[in-house]
Amino acid sequence: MIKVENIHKSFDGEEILHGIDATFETGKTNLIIGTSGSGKTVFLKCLLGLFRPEQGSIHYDGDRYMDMSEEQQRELRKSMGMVFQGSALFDSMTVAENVMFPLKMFTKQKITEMNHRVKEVLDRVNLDGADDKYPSEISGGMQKRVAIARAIVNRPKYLFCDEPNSGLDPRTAIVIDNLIQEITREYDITTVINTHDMNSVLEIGESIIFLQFGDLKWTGTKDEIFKTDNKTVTDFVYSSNLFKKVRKAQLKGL
Ligand SMILES: Nc1ncnc2c1ncn2[C@@H]1O[C@H](COP(=O)(O)OP(=O)(O)OP(=O)(O)O)[C@@H](O)[C@H]1O
Repeated sequence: MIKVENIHKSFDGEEILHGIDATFETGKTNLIIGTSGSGKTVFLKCLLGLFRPEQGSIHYDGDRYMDMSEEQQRELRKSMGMVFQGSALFDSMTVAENVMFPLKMFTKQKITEMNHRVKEVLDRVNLDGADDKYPSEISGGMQKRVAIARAIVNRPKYLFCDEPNSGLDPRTAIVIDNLIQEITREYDITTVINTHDMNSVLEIGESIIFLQFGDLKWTGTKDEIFKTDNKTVTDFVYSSNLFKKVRKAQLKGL
């Protein structure tokens, strides 16, 4: 579980996050949604330890980041996996080499051990047989699977995904969402996903926080989001035709 208390983050004297409190539970897909420029990426980078908030604290399974030694912070970083927007694969490396990269960086495993683990995670994301291909030779959906395999290869306790669906067709996007959710449950990971995708909210929004202009405006689940009378949230979600259609069907009792 990740618990965030009163996080403030500024750049050049301009405050971007104005005191965010949130809890991200283990074994669940925790979504961060909100308007463009509301601070979602800045917040995700604070959770990753890439940005240091000026105020507030972040607890990772009870351990407060600010109280950790440098060694403990390094260990914590090793226990984090990241799926970047656009996958961010190394073009000059094969699929297997991309997935092996964190093992080479962070472990002292023998090559046979690493090969075994790479095969295991590629099988898990249904990519067996693609080991020797280069990113340019596979589809966008397959690239996302490689990115997920790379993010979980070191058995992370925390998985962060920045817009994991961007650039994918709706059907592939749902498959990727479901894969992230399955992996989260199977390996009991604390997963935090930054998303614009209303399909993802409906599909895997087990826990959602809504940010606007650096403030936390709402927290709830995919079912509760339909019942809320918080106007800021309803204005945002019902700008999506998908939400309008689902709500209409719900009201008709379909
Ligand atoms: N490194 C930085 N230095 C200065 N300002 C920054 C930095 N990173 C982000 N910002 C500012 O913080 C604000 C929030 O940006 P952020 O990228 O977190 O928004 P977002 O909610 O992720 O938006 P989007 O959904 O469009 O990706 C923006 O005004 C942005 O210009």
